[in-house]
Amino acid sequence: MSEQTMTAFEVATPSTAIQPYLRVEDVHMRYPNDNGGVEALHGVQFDLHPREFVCLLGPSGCGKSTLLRIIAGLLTPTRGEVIFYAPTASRISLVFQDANLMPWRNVRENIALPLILQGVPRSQALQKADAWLDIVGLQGFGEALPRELSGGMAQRVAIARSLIQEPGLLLLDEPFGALDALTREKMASELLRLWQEHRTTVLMVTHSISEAILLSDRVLVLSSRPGRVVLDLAIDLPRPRDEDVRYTPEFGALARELRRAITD
Ligand SMILES: Nc1ncnc2c1ncn2[C@@H]1O[C@H](COP(=O)(O)OP(=O)(O)OP(=O)(O)O)[C@@H](O)[C@H]1O
Repeated sequence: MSEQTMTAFEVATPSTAIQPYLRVEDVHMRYPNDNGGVEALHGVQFDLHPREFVCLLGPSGCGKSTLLRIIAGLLTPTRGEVIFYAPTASRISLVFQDANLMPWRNVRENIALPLILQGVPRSQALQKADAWLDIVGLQGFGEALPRELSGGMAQRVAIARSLIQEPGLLLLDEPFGALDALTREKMASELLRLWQEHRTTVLMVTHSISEAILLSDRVLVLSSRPGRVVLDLAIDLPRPRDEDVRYTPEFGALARELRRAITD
């Protein structure tokens, strides 16, 4: 039986050579309203492979956040489904543009919180949080309260809080959107370093073409609303990458192709 003739539920072992981490299968989303509803997504379909870093680009309002929320299980699509193949798929972590830290807890307590909520003994969770403070370059800030942090530092805490759970899938919704351009570039490089060391599967929404190319194995471009995938572009620049890759002709060619797909 070919894959096309199976129902989505039956596709437990896809025939592709590499088993995907997850498959977004013909996902449609319509938000109800008094005027017949808003169609946010229309037939979105793609695979995400284990340890892949994929960025989602697209015009404002094309349904990128909606798609992330559907994959996270926070929203149910009107049609279609998200199929997980990997055993670790239950551990999904979602990071938003706003760090959403608990204001009355210090940095190490914020980072340790997901483990404490999972029942890990407090001292053990805080010890692990200390290790993550080092990894994200916040040594010496463990006792600081969120209000004492810059936007970039707060976002590093949010990323550490996500990664401490060792998620199988990290979903990032414009995590650097609220930061100034230089901090944003620095954070993108740090995220790249973290991913190169820890290699979790990542799907990240961004509005920045260059950020998407720097970080990704593949970039998916959604059309304007209702969003559907209009380009699935492999970023075959060698890894490890650093900021200098932005100045290569290959980078420029990829940026042009993505820009064309977004503006078309
Ligand atoms: N809860 C909701 N109820 C009704 N409509 C919604 C809801 N959430 C989103 N929408 C609509 O669905 C469409 C897609 O929204 P979404 O936030 O997913 O887009 P986006 O691509 O993430 O946007 P942006 O890039 O501006 O953040 C938009 O037209 C939005 O107004």
